[in-house]
This record gives sequence, C-alpha cells and structure tokens, in this order.
Amino acid sequence: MSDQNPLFPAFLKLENLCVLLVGGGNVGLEKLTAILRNSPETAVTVVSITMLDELRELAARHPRVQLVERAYTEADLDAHDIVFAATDDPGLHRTIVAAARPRRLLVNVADTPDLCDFYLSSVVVKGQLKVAVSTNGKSPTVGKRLRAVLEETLPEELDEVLAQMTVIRGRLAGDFANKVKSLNAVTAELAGGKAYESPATKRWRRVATGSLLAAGALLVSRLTRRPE
Ligand SMILES: C[C@@]1(CC(=O)O)C2=NC(=C\c3[nH]c(c(CCC(=O)O)c3CC(=O)O)Cc3[nH]c(c(CC(=O)O)c3CCC(=O)O)/C=C3\N/C(=C\2)[C@@H](CCC(=O)O)[C@]3(C)CC(=O)O)/[C@H]1CCC(=O)O
Ligand SMILES: NC(=O)c1ccc[n+]([C@@H]2O[C@H](COP(=O)([O-])OP(=O)(O)OC[C@H]3O[C@@H](n4cnc5c(N)ncnc54)[C@H](O)[C@@H]3O)[C@@H](O)[C@H]2O)c1
Repeated sequence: MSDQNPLFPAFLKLENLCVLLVGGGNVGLEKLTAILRNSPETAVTVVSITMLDELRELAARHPRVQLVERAYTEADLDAHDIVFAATDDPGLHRTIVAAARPRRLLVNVADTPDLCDFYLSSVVVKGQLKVAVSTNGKSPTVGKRLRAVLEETLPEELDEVLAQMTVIRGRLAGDFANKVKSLNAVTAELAGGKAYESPATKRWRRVATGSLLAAGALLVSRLTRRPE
C-alpha cells in the first residue's frame, strides 16, 4: 500500500555502539544532546572543523565523547557503527552517505530524509518508560506537539507501575501463556473500555496507583501461596 508508513521502530542500545558525529555547530549540538540525554555512556567521536563552546562543555561532562577538530576524512568512518551527519555542507553529506553505504554503516543526515537510513524521533520519558514518536518525516512539528501532549497526559506514576509489574512478572509461576494471561488481567484497566475518556490523566493516575497495584498484589499473593 503506497500510503503505508514502512519505518521499522526499534530502541537501540547505543552505548554498545561507536558513534561518529560529523559537524559540531548548532545542529551537531542538537544531535549530541539527543544522543547523550538518552544514552549518556555512548562512545561518540565528533569530527568538525569548528566546535561550539556549548558542545565542548557537553563533551567535557561525558568522558566517552572525543572531539576531533578538523575536516572530515573517509577514514573517520572506520571503527564506527553508526553515523550522524550535521554540517552545513550538503555535498559533504552526500559524500559521507556514498562512503558509508559499501561499509554498511547506518547514517542519519540531519533534516535530509532522502539521505537517511533512520530518523530521530520526539521522545517522551517517564522514568523507565520511553515513547518515541515519528511522523515518517511528514511533520516533526506535530511530533513535537504530540510529545508535549503525552508528557502531560501520562502520569509520573507510570514508572511505579513498571517497577511493580516487574516484581509481579518475576513472581508469576506457570507456563508462558498463563503468565501472559495474568499480566493482561492485572493491567486490563489501563487500556480498558472508557479509560481514555476525559479527564484521562486523572483516571490513569487513579488506576496506576490504586486499583492496578492492589489487584496486582492480590494476584501475586494468590499465585505465590503454597498449597497447605
Ligand atoms: C523529532 C526531531 C528529532 C530530532 O531532530 O532530534 C526531528 N525533527 C525535530 C524538529 C524539527 N525539525 C525541523 C523543524 C522545523 C519545522 C518543520 O519543518 O516541521 C522542527 C520543529 C522545531 O524545531 O520546532 C526541520 C526539519 N526536519 C526535517 C526536515 C526535512 C524535511 O522535512 O524534508 C526539516 C525541514 C528543514 C528545512 O526546512 O530546512 C527532517 C527530519 N526531522 C526529524 C526529526 C526526522 C523526522 C521525524 C519524524 O518522523 O517526524 C527527519 C526526517 C530526519 C532527521 O533529522 O532525523 C525533532 C523534534 C524534537 C522535539 O520533540 O522537540
Ligand atoms: N541551526 C538550525 O536550527 C537549523 C535549522 C534548519 C536548517 N539548518 C541547516 O542545517 C545546516 C547546519 O546548521 P548549523 O546551524 O549546525 O550550522 P553551523 O555553521 O553552526 O555548523 C556547521 C558545522 O559543520 C562543520 N563543518 C563544515 N564542513 C565540515 C567538514 N568538511 N568537516 C567537518 N566539519 C565540517 C563546521 O565546522 C560547523 O561546526 C545548515 O545548512 C543550516 O542551514 C539549521
């Protein structure tokens, strides 16, 4: 179907990879900020003729970021897994992509969908929960607005829910199908029926801190009780 969105969503363990960032200006700073905000221990090599002071300060707070102050050369691609191109030179971006392809490196070229192997997304964080929004490049602005909506709507307590669910999950006995059934039963109210009716936030908060956890605790105590 031609109007389908064919992007494959995934969450990268970026800290396991070596990142090359070419360009240390405003856009380069934005990319480095996004990388380190999400994955602070990532090894990043920043290659750029000039570097913004703010980028230097950010790098100084992250020991695995290395600054290389000179023009890009093809050899910079060596020993890297993933590349972010963020200079003010579109010709250079095409050169980087052409050299990266045969090396099978994944490349993001800021604001240039045609040259990208992957896009960055708007990111909502609530503790361990992370929601990434993509509009398939149709409108990053809408992505940004949606991020704000989700940030406000999703309760901070969701992190507590995740923590409790991890405990519940670890204590459940039985086969896989039964575990899934129990986990679905405990969380049914989060997605159930009219849960999204306004005021959505209020309901989420109530369910997340109240009945969900109470039901979870009850279920666990029932399932972990040994027969006499
Ligand atoms: C999500 C976010 C992440 C990030 O960059 O970290 C991101 N762009 C953000 C903001 C933003 N970018 C732009 C504006 C100005 C208003 C506007 O144009 O809408 C605003 C809004 C603002 O700043 O207010 C300009 C822009 N961006 C692209 C183009 C080219 C084109 O569309 O052809 C142009 C025109 C350039 C020009 O005209 O010169 C392209 C891309 N931007 C993407 C990501 C990828 C698709 C994401 C998706 O699928 O939705 C993609 C395809 C490639 C990529 O760069 O990865 C971040 C939001 C962070 C947040 O949540 O706050
Ligand atoms: N700043 C923005 O918010 C914004 C918004 C939309 C579009 N853009 C576009 O994005 C591009 C980048 O913007 P910017 O504000 O980051 O520019 P910038 O001038 O601040 O940064 C460009 C960086 O690329 C480096 N660079 C240039 N040639 C290089 C090379 N051969 N090797 C290594 N490094 C090299 C420069 O040294 C500089 O640090 C521009 O084309 C701009 O028009 C910027």
